[in-house]
Amino acid sequence: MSETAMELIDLKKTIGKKEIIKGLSFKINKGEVFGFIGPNGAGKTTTIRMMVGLMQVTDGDVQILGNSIKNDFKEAIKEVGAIVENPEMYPFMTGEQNLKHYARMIPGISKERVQEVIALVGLEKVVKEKVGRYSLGMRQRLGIAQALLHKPSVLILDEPTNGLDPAGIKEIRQYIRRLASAEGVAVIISSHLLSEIELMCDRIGIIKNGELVATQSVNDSTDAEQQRLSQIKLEVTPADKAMELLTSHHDINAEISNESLSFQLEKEKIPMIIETLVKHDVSIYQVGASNATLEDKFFDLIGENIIE
Ligand SMILES: Nc1ncnc2c1ncn2[C@@H]1O[C@H](COP(=O)(O)OP(=O)(O)OP(=O)(O)O)[C@@H](O)[C@H]1O
Repeated sequence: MSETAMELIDLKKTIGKKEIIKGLSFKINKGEVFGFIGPNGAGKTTTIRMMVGLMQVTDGDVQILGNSIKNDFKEAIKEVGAIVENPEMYPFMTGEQNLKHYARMIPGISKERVQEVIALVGLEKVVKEKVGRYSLGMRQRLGIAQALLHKPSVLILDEPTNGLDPAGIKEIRQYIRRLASAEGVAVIISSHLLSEIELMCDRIGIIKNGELVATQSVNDSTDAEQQRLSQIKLEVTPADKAMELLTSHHDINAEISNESLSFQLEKEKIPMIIETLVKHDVSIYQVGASNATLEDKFFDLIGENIIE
């Protein structure tokens, strides 16, 4: 059974006269990794700043375990752990010393919890080394460990893969999945790079111009259905006649560009299509089929390339 960790209810933000966030509503469950994706300037950081109480909500609400960030700020915010800007760490202290130093500032954190979070992000081997010698990936993991010290229900990471090399991204990916299941926290990760975070998310929400365009489970049944479909490309003459035949005989809505038709279809049905076209004297020059990826679908949804 899923339990809601965080809920955005018609969340809005206006700065000056500009409406930057235009009414976002969605829920994130405990133990879920949720990717918050959108092109630069879409409003991810603004939304996250409201989620973590760094910016006032103009209208609507953010609820964390049912507590409103507007009305029960203290209760709500104690369930949030976040890395929004680069975490402050002392480079001349070891990772462990940094965590202990931070833990002393929060009431009720046990020594055991410090060791627990170190293990959660897999830093046992380097935790006695000075942070100044850490890679960016290790520093990010130490930041995550720090954000988890007080056992929050929601962990929010704003662009955690920024500046990381592929190995660093892989490191973060592995630990995020693990801690969502081990700690049962809801993890929210923002990024403008779908390809980098797709593999670690259960679900993805796409934001554009301050509005939620879609939410999509990464591996749900509709997705499996989608994966059976191939993107078919046909080079034919005359293309308009071919298009009519596809619609009338096979109920396919194709897109036409020059002499080329594209549409989605199960691969097994290609011979049937070709038979119809040949029977009606359409010349076929080329047939191509490729699987539509999650990326393709997102390009369709947001109408532009969000991958750099
Ligand atoms: N303080 C502000 N005053 C006016 N406009 C702002 C302010 N902060 C953000 N904006 C505008 O709000 C929009 C959303 O910005 P935001 O930083 O939330 O986007 P983002 O999705 O996080 O983008 P990025 O991926 O580039 O960080 C942008 O058009 C930005 O110019």
